[in-house]
Amino acid sequence: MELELRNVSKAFGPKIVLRGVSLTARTGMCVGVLGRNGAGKSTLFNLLTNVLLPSQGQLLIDGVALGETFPVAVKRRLGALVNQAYLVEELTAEEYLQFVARIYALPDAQARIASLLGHLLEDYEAVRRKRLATFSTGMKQRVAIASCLLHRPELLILDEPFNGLDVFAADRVLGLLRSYQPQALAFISSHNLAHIEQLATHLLVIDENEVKFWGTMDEFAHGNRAALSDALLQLLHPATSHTQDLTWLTAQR
Ligand SMILES: Nc1ncnc2c1ncn2[C@@H]1O[C@H](COP(=O)(O)OP(=O)(O)OP(=O)(O)O)[C@@H](O)[C@H]1O
Repeated sequence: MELELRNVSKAFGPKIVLRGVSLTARTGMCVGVLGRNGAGKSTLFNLLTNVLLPSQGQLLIDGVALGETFPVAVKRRLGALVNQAYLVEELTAEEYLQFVARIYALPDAQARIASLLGHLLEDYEAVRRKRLATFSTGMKQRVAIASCLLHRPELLILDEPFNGLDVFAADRVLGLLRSYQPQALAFISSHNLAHIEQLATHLLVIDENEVKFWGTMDEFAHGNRAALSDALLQLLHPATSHTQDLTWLTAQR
């Protein structure tokens, strides 16, 4: 799979929130998407998943331009977690994944579901008959991640997949994504640089609604992944903020 973004921009009314994004990425690449709050990352993920339409520019898969609505054949190749994870909370985790499996007409769904949920939920046996409405935030996030991987997508779009995950779950998801990496082209955002450092082969840094860096992780961090945060701070100047008087908060009682 090869995905190309050709001069993609997005505006809401007069406000341009993403300007002139161009890149080509292919299977085996894991693109870490970084940038400060409000930079335009989620907007990009929404464009990649057809939740939003570009105001300008084109998305192409394997050289073919995607129209206003992605063809079903393309959607079948896509696994995505964007915005708030959407789960049918009246169902159990297993029932929900069976529902997802039916959408994709998966042949060996039950085996896939049991192994994925068993891997991502340590206490799967204890919770398998419980409705998702009774799950904690992190448990729901694990089920949402499982639902993205169930059909072995070739294009994996994960906006803040580590949100709400405890350290053990994050480790399991990291391991899973690392082993899946050769099978897919992935775009993953996280404000936790340690996760990006462990996963990304490439980085896309967005700031002030523009691409500030697009290239390999080694180019960005000069071969030293541990220096990712320093390199990012150098690239993105801190936002100017007026000094506020907060002594009302910090003064001794
Ligand atoms: N529906 C909308 N209408 C108008 N402006 C919007 C809309 N959605 C997003 N924006 C604006 O677009 C800009 C980029 O938002 P976006 O959610 O893509 O940022 P982000 O990089 O994902 O931020 P964060 O790290 O906080 O999640 C922001 O200025 C935001 O206010």
